[in-house]
Amino acid sequence: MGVEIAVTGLTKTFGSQTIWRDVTLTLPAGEISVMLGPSGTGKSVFLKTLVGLLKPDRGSIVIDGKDLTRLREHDLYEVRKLFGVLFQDGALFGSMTLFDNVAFPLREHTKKTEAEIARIVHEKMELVGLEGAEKKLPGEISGGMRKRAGLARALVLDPEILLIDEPDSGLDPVRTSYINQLFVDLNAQIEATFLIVTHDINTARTVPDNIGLLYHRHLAMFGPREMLLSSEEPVVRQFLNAQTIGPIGMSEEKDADELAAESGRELPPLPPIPPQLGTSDGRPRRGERPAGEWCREHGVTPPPGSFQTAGALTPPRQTEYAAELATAAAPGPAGGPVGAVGEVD
Ligand SMILES: Nc1ncnc2c1ncn2[C@@H]1O[C@H](COP(=O)(O)OP(=O)(O)OP(=O)(O)O)[C@@H](O)[C@H]1O
Repeated sequence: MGVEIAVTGLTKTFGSQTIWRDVTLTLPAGEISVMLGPSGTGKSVFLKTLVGLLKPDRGSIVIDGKDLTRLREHDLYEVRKLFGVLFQDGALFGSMTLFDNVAFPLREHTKKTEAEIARIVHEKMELVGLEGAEKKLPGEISGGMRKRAGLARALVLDPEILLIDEPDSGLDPVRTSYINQLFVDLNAQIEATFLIVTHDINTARTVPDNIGLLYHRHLAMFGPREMLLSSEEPVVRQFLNAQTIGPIGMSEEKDADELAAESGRELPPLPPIPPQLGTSDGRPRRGERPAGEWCREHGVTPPPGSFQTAGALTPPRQTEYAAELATAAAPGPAGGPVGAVGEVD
């Protein structure tokens, strides 16, 4: 499961506005990639272009040997079935129950019986931790639950590719941790290719196998997590470490005066690379690589303290933790009284 997406020379404009040009990257099959970038750099436009909702001006998007940008509407419709998309707000129909929302793609795109649909809906609702909430309306549940319902809907057609737009928007840090854990566990289970657009630096630093950064109308960098987290490239370094010193300004690029004022100021050292978030039951994911492997293979010395942050869940600790969770009354990656969808009883 999971297919590679090879993007080459992709350019998108709206009238005279160039959103990004010459974007080239490969999303490896079955791996989790994250796309970052300051607001307005075209991350959502990139997702919509990948799924064929927007047409690029130039370039190709090759999946399974087919270039999406050259397909006729009927063939594009077929390729789109490979995708599941989770939009920012879950994009649920407000007047439908969660059950009907999740069942919607099955009723629209398949000839399955209502009994089969019910089985699949229950299975996916359980997968995202929403069993029992089928009869609720979107307006009656929290933002985190709406995202989970949107995720269940994105999963009903068993996608090979999951595109996720800002899953953490509007969520508190605990719910963000839960949804991140859910993505990692889900990736291990369904092995689809994930692309997550996020502004959350902690998510970007700990969840993905690969990170991309869109900036100033181009792709500044795309590659394995360790490559970007150890990078000294000014834009990458500034963004991934949420610093004010660097080329990125308040609105977009800093002007020459602002940069001159900064020259000579010493950059803070790169923080340690945190361990990657593992699955909650310790099972390895297809895209997972041993900590430090990329740095070792490329002769890069990671910042001191990397991969061993105190209190972090390194894989053996995670297995231990999963066992604790199985017996504890209050499950969740953060432990404590806050559950995935509300307070734990
Ligand atoms: N259909 C459209 N027609 C014209 N311009 C558009 C369209 N969709 C997006 N844009 C423009 O493209 C630019 C990038 O928008 P996009 O929403 O992709 O940015 P983003 O990086 O996802 O931002 P944010 O992080 O704030 O969500 C914006 O200037 C936006 O106004």
